[in-house]
Amino acid sequence: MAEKLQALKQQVCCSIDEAKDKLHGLGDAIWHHPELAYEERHAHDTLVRFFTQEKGWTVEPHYKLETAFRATWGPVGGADGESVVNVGFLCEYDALPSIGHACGHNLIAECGAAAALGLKAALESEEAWPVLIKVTVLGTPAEEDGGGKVDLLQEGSFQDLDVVFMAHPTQKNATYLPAMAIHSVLVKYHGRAAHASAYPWEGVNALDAAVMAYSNISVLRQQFRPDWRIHGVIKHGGVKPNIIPDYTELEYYMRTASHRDLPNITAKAEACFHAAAMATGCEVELLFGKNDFYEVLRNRTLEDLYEENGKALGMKFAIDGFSGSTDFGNVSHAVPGIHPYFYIGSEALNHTAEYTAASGADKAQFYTLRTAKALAMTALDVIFSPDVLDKVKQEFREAKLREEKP
Ligand SMILES: NCCCC(=O)N[C@@H](CCCN)C(=O)O
Repeated sequence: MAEKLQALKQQVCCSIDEAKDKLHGLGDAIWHHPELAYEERHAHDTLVRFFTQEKGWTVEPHYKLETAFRATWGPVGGADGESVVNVGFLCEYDALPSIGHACGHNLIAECGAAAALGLKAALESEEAWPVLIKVTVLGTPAEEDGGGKVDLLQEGSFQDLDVVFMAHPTQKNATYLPAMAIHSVLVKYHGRAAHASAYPWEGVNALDAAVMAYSNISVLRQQFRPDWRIHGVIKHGGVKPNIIPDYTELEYYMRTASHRDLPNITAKAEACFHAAAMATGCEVELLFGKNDFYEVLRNRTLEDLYEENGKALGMKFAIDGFSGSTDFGNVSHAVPGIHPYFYIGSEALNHTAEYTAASGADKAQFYTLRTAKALAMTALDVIFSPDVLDKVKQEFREAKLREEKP
C-alpha cells in the first residue's frame, strides 16, 4: 500500500514537471497583466482557456461571480452509489493598485492549477480506487479587496467540497501562519469649503477631521492588545491649500486574532472617527466593507501531512512568523483545508515593488511547482486512506465546536 502511494506521488511530481512550461506560461500571463479585485477578466479568461484546453475538465466560466470560474474533473473510481470525495484547489489572481502582483497571486493561481493537474494525472494512472473521487478547481477573485471566497461561500460554492488546498507566497515555507480576522471601513468627512485666507471662519475643515481621526487612532493603538492591528490611509485630503477642504476620505483596516473581537476593535475605532467629526463640526459617514475575513481555522492533520510531503521534496519549514488576512479564513470555517506559505527564492517583503519582481522572476517557478507537488501529494494522502479523511473531518468538527463555545 505504502509503495503504491509513493508511486502515485511520484506520478504527481513527474506530471507537474512535464507541464512546467505551460504552467509557467499561465503564471506569467497573469503577472504581466495585473488586475484589481473583481476586475480580473484577463486572468479569468487565461485560466478558463487553460482548463478548457486540458483534457477532461468541465469548465464553468463566470461561476457565480463575473471573474470566478470552476473547473471539475471526475468523478472517477469507486462504485455506484458511493459518496464522492471532492478535493478542491483554489486559485487567486488579483493584484494590488500601482504595484501589480506584489503579493504573488499569479503564483497562487499557477500553484493551484499545477496541483490539480498533478493530482488528476496520478488518479488517471490507477484504474481502481476504493472511493469515487472528484477534483475541483475554484477560481476565487478579490482576495486583496472584497473577499471573493466569502461571496462564493454565500453562494454555496464550497458545499460539496470535502477538503480544500491553496498556498500563498511569502519569505519562507510555513504550514501555517496566523492570518488575522479583518474588518474594513471607509471614513468620509463632509465639511464646508471657503477661501482659506479671505474668510476661513466660514469653512468647516474636513482635512482637520481626517488628521484628528488619524491621530486619535494612533493614540488608541498604544492601548491595543499585541494581537490587534489597525492601519489606515488618507485617500482624499483636499485639493488646494487656499480651499478649505470640504471632503476627505480615509480607509482603515482593523484586525484581531479572532473574528469575535472585530466588533470590539470596531467600536473603539468608530469612537475615534466620530470624535474627530464632533471636534471639527464635520459630518462623518462610515461605510463598512461588505465581507469580514475570519482567522484561519487550523487542521493539524493536513498540516502535518503537507509538511511531511514538503520535506520529502526538500522544503525547510519555519515555525513562526506573521501574516496579513485572507478570505481563506472564512473557507476554513466551512470546509477542512490548509493555506500554507511558500518561499519563492527571494527575501523581498510582500506588498513591495521588490516582491512584484520576485513573483515574476523565473526563479520563483521551482518553488511554486514544488509547493504544488506537496499540495497534490497531501490530497493523495487524504484520498488514499478513508481513515485520513475521517481524521481530517473529525479534527475540523472539534475545532468548530471549540471555536463556537462562548
Ligand atoms: N495572508 C495572505 C496575505 C494576503 C494579503 O495581504 N491580504 C490582504 C487582505 C486585505 C483584505 N481587505 C491583507 O492586507 O492582509
